[in-house]
Amino acid sequence: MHDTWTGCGLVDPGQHASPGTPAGAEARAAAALNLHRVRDQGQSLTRVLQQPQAARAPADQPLIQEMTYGALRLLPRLEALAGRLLNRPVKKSDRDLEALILIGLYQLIAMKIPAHAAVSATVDASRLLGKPDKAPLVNALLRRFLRERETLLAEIEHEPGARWLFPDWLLTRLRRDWPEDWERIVDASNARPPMALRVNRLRASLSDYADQLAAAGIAARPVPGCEMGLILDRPHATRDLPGFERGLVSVQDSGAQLAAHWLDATPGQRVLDACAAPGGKTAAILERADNALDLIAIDSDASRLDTVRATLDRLGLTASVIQADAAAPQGTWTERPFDRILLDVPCSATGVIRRHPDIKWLRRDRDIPELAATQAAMLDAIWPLLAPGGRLLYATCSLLAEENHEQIAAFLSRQPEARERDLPTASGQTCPRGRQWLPTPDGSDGFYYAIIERVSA
Ligand SMILES: C[S@@+](CC[C@H](N)C(=O)[O-])C[C@H]1O[C@@H](n2cnc3c(N)ncnc32)[C@H](O)[C@@H]1O
Repeated sequence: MHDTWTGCGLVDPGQHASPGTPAGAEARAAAALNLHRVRDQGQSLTRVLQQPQAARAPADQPLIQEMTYGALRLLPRLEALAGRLLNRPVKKSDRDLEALILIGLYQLIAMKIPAHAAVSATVDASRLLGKPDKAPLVNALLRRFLRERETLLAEIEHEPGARWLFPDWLLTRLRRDWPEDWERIVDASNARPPMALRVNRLRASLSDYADQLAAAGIAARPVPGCEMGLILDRPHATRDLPGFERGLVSVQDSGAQLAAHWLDATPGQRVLDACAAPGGKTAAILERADNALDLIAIDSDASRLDTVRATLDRLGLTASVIQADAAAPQGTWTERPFDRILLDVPCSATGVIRRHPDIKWLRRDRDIPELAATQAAMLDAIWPLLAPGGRLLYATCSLLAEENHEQIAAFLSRQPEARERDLPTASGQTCPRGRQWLPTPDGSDGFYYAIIERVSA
């Protein structure tokens, strides 16, 4: 059930707005409530931003998103500063106000907004949260930060949380799994991601579409090793992309685009996409094979399957889209074996933290073994559906060994008909099994792929 601004004890910022409300106060209040919902109520940022209230002022959206995403990226740094500025912990009922203070601090340390404008709009936002009595406190705290800025920033510099902006458990795992690379991973995960596109080869060539982008004033460059990929110099709304609604192009990270390449489905083959929603890889697989596959796209989440259908419609692609459980496959679609199976399992999503910074604060260490057990169950349940000589591509957007090469090593050891096929070494990192792409500033998100073929025992 979707919550509402008022139904969960939160106040609709618009409810307290008056004609005299200064510009930008509503955006600060909305960002504070977004942050509060993630930080204190454990809601995912995707869900928070889908709520109709989050989109109440379309013109404010870029600013609201910048403050919400930015504050989640820098959260421990902002919390360390707020902790020094507040004399005592805030009451539970004032956690929304604390979120607003964090949003205020984010503007002052990371945004190019004149300090006086940031402070005044944030102070006014406390009224929109229904807490006008707290406006002097917010004002005093933010002004004190401006006066003591250098000292306060120097004080928190050496706190590990404020330096790395990662939870301890995840830093520990990354240090263990990537002793040479963990610092680069963390820095890339805390940066803003690039925006990558996949051109629909059934409707345009890469160079034609690059020309259309140039004509629209959008700078883009091809992605090495990614047949239909373009990276934009800066993000744009999809409504600004030429022919987006006509299915010329999709937004998809360059690492995600590799799945279609490694799966290598060719026209006429029977293909299973076993965790398909929202459908980015399904569409890439179909485009690469001229939309001439017998492709079954399953997912356990019915509402996410609606997105798969809408994506296929927009791109002019054809598949059977079925709600089903990959850990217990049943139904007529299981009766004939598949030449190709993509198993893009639910995972920690630690490779895409730069796109979903809430993952750092919502995920727990204890989730990882649970996810790994689910992934193993899916591998075991889906494997019998693969035809002899067929290929299964296991994929995650995780950086963690337990979900990736350790998972595949364990699968290979319990399945005598499974053989790993090497992935080319031109990109990605070598692992004991499969290959890992790490998040890089101008390149892909973090992805893991392993190709497994079925031989006769
Ligand atoms: C990593 S996402 C897939 C992303 C998708 N392949 C794409 O590229 O757009 C994992 C998906 O697995 C689905 N899922 C989770 N448990 C499942 C299950 N038991 N059976 C089928 N799908 C499941 C989730 O609903 C989610 O859509």
